[in-house]
Amino acid sequence: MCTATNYTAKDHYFGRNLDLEFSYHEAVTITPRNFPFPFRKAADLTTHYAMVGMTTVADGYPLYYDATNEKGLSMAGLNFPENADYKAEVAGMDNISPFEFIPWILGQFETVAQVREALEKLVLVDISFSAELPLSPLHWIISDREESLTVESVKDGLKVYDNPVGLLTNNPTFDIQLFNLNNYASVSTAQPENRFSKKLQLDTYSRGLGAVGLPGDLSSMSRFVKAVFTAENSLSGESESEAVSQFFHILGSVEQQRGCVEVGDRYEITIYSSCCNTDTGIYYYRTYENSQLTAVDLHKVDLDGDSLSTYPLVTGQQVREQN
Ligand SMILES: C[C@H](CCC(=O)NCCS(=O)(=O)O)[C@H]1CC[C@H]2[C@@H]3CC[C@@H]4C[C@H](O)CC[C@]4(C)[C@H]3C[C@H](O)[C@]12C
Repeated sequence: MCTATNYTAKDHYFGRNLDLEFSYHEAVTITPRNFPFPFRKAADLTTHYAMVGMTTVADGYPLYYDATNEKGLSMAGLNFPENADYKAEVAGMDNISPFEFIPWILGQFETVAQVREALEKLVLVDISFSAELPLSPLHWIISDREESLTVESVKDGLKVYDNPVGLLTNNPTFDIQLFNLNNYASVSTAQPENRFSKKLQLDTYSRGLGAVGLPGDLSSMSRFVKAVFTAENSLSGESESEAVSQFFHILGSVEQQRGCVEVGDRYEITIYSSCCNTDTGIYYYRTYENSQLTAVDLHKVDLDGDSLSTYPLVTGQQVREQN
């Protein structure tokens, strides 16, 4: 399970939690403009926008989980088991496999409006990267500063939803996730008035009573509601420090603590949380054990180069000793 979100202060930010019971040796990777991207069924991109994001690099190929390009367009893949359905190749269409989807979009486009148009010709084809890295069932959020889309390839075909909350978790399908928000219309940041009973005298004995009913469990639908509530009501100053901190607090509202979600004989945890300033290209992350922010700056490498810059995650706790 995972959660991806957007936040705007002065700059715009995009990031996600990756929740899983194991790790694929994640690394932050910068792909510069002249790294040749091969595509199995589409023309190679020999020159394209540069991007930074979280990857597993396999056979020299950056398999992106989430990324932002130099124009500020961002995209993340999240688990979508049972629902994701990839198709056979269709002549005359853009046939892109799930592992190619992020580079194909971020390599070529600047805005969600351009992506919406390009998706009209897209088929997500059922081609795996390799025997060791088979197809994974994913759906995607694609965002710029102004708007977001959700893309789901299901039995019925490719669904492209406008995403008015700029947030994505996992199952069920996005239309149902949005519909479910109807159930929470009365949840509020303000203290409630007693509409429960005219006969009872009810006391606002605690702060935060307006949000009673907001789900607190870690299921995908509950995280969607909780994270949308937190993101929609989020306030921060405009500075980088204030905005980035606020961003990690939004993700923190739905993070997974080891021991609370069983997966066989293991437990799902938030392996990393990321926050990319999409205006400056600085990609911040923290990991389950490393609460300090680590940053990788897209613009600190030669973006006209042709080879990847890969930064394995700093995963151990970084303690600042004060005396
Ligand atoms: C599993 C993760 C979602 C986290 C999640 O939701 N976990 C709940 C598990 S549970 O369902 O609740 O039990 C997703 C998110 C992004 C994915 C990678 C995307 C690139 C690449 C695509 C290739 O095709 C296959 C290998 C590949 C490295 C992918 C592996 C894996 O699929 C990643 C990490």
